[in-house]
Amino acid sequence: MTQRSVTPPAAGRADVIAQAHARSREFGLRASEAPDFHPLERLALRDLVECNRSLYAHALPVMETLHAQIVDTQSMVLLTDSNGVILHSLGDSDFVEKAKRVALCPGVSWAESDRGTNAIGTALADSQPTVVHGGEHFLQANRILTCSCAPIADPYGRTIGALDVSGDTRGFHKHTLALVRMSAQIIENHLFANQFAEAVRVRFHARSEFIGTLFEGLAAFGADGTLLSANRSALFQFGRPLDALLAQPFEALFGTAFPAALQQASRAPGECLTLVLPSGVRVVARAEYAARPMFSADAGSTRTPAQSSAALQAARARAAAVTFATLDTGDAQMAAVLQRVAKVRGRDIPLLVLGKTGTGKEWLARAMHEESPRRDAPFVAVNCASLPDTLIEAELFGYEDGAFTGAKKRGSAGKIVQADGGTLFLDEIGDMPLAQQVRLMRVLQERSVVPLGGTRAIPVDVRIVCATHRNLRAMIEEGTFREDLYYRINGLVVTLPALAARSDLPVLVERILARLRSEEPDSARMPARVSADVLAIFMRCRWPGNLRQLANVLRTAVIMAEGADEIGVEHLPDDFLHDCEPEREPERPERSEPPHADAAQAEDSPAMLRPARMEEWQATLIEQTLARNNGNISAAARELGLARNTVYRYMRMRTTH
Ligand SMILES: Nc1ncnc2c1ncn2[C@@H]1O[C@H](COP(=O)(O)OP(=O)(O)OP(=O)(O)O)[C@@H](O)[C@H]1O
Repeated sequence: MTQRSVTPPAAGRADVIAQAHARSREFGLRASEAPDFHPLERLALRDLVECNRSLYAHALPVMETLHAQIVDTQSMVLLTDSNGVILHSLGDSDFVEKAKRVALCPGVSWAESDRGTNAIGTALADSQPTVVHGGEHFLQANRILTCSCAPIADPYGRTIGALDVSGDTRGFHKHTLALVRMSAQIIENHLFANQFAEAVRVRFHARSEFIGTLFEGLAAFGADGTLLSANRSALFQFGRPLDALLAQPFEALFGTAFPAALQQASRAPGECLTLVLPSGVRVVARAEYAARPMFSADAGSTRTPAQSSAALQAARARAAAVTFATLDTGDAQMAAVLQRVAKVRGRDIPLLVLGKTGTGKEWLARAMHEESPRRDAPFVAVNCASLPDTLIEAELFGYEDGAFTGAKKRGSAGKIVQADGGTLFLDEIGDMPLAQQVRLMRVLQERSVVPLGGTRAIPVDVRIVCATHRNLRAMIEEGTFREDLYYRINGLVVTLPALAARSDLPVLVERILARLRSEEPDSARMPARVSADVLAIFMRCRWPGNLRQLANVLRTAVIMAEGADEIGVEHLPDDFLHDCEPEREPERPERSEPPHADAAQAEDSPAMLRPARMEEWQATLIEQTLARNNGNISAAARELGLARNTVYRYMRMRTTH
């Protein structure tokens, strides 16, 4: 960046700002109003971050890079959720102090309804990148700012957040908005690649030099060759909105049969194909496959040439299978859940798994499938929350030829039919729209599916496992969940414990590390354990993201610690460490007792602890013993003559006080 100007270009912006001001007045705001300094409480903010975990995780590295480009310009980078609440900020410390004076900090809403015209609120209201400079802000207090913001869309084009650079008006730079837009595009492309990691992804552009850049079009196809989604550039190149393109066959979009394009791509991996868009424009394209096909029912059609060694693939497959034994890691509540689920193992009793996000609901469903006579048939998972309403119906029930505009060729079987003979896992069933609930109810009653646009019923035999973190009973009261469906799906209801309420954290850490190492080609260089300090931090963490968060923290840490004997505190992500600060420790549910609590534990229960110094001394002794035993809880407990749970409890007492 070399050029600076005093104010942003006005062309085309006057209307945007005028309309935003009109909306601000309609919200009843007054320009002289003082900024509201009521951010979300820390725990509520943490939960909000957890709700937006995918956006947050993909945005963080991009924010760092963006910040590096604007460092020392009296500005900061902000990430918000779709409502304009700031999730994360990075900035020059002196400007951060100034920003706090106008409440530009995490946990604060910058929606137009709260703050009037401002780049975040206005970009989200208009769904387009926006600059709001100095006096254009509705609230006088904010007129010290110049802000450039771009909304961020999920892989289905829905706005899920915004990226913003805000700074002192005097530091306005005309290229900032372009930087912000490009950064938002990078985040969107990461989200897209992640969402469709198992699909066939086609990168394309009319000019070959744009392949692999931010400007490339990205389109994802299912195993049946129909379009799952496309990024902004792809839609621009197709010249049509996503709604009009969804479920269109590959051939209608690129003028070549899907299998032929795949074959050509697999014969010469990495080489570009030439395809023709419906407009007649020729594009160069590169097709990418996942090692594992997206739909097990169509495995043959998308299987790729082996990319890694057979041994590594076998190890991966071994590591990937989830069974009851995988899940039984010594927690009494979990053991009780597994015992109940095992009782209905061979029977087609619907299972409803309740539990907070990331507690392992899908893994339980997979284990249930693996342990059932249906194990050789497909396990098909559908996340009802991650699909737009319009797509859920087609995804689940399938559609006949021509059910969608332009879908002339083949229809699609739908996930229910794909799961025939096996297990259908409906995750986040509480998010299923009412209309689809009625259809699902009919399928369960009649054991057959009528695809969209069809008349013929296809018989299906599926075991249903549903999961939700919502309170379905409350939803029934509100009229947002059908009572008859509730009684259909809740044959056996089990609730998975939150990670903070489990007593087997150290064993889980060992198992997750073993699994992660088995997925690495150079596993010998990956540490197989965590240090005692790390375990102590883990014991005091509240884990709002539960097992998923633990697995993610370890996944990053194991890479950071490559070549080291163990994972140390320095290998843990900063954000995670920040979240585990002791002063942020909330009241937490007690960890459960082990099945056979012994006398030593009863004596050592927190309620009966002796005075603080004694407690301090015991905790230190335990920590030293742990360090001597390289963090091995069992060995430390043996050496001290204590039950393992007593060691965990002392560690927790130590780290929370
Ligand atoms: N028993 C387990 N041992 C180790 N890791 C686990 C276990 N269960 C789950 N995980 C980890 O947590 C992640 C999330 O698990 P899963 O998808 O089953 O949770 P979920 O409750 O279905 O989540 P959501 O509510 O968000 O759909 C898994 O991908 C895995 O990495």
